[in-house]
Amino acid sequence: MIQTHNLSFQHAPTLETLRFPDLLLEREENLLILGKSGIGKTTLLHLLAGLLQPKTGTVNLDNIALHSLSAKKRDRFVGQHIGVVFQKNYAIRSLDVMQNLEARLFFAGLKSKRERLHDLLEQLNLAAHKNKKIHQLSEGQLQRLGIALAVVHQPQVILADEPTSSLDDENCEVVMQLLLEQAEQQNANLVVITHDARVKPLFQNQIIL
Ligand SMILES: Nc1ncnc2c1ncn2[C@@H]1O[C@H](COP(=O)(O)OP(=O)(O)OP(=O)(O)O)[C@@H](O)[C@H]1O
Repeated sequence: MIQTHNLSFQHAPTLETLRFPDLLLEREENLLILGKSGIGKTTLLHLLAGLLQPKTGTVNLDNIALHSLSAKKRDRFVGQHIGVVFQKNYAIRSLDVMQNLEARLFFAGLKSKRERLHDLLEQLNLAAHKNKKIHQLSEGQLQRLGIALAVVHQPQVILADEPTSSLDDENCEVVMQLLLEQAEQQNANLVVITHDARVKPLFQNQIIL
């Protein structure tokens, strides 16, 4: 369950304060967050992911107040319970696909299970590429690796920042189906931020910032 209350954020003292509506997502509920460019969608996603400290307000994940944890505890908690599909790919370039997944689990303090990693790579159509380094992957494969890295630790919450903005219609559908499937299989909340109108019909729950 994710719940926010009275969230606001200021990027710098001279800049305006961004204020966000309260959110409540029960377990397994998904949410699409829409809004025009610059309104604060990525900022909200980073607040939900515990990557930014709010000016006011709270983010609760299963009744744990994210920002009341010490930085160290929050990093560990976020690393284990939240998965983020970032706009840019943050895979480690010196490692191959499989090693990137193993590293993601290692940094979260979790054990890797070979079988689970193989299943995930199969589902995301990456199994044949598991020993490739990052620079050897196509754009679509990189994008699917971004999803694999966001879900490999079976998080309670999957957050995706504009996952389809640069994709054609066919790949837009593939990526969204993968995200929805992974969220469903893991009983996770999926929160997607976008200004991509093609994604709208896939979500019952939507808010416009
Ligand atoms: N690091 C930063 N420093 C100062 N201002 C920032 C910073 N990051 C974002 N902003 C400003 O905060 C506001 C919200 O930005 P944000 O990236 O959250 O919007 P967005 O809705 O995700 O936009 P887009 O759809 O264009 O990605 C914008 O006015 C932006 O210029």
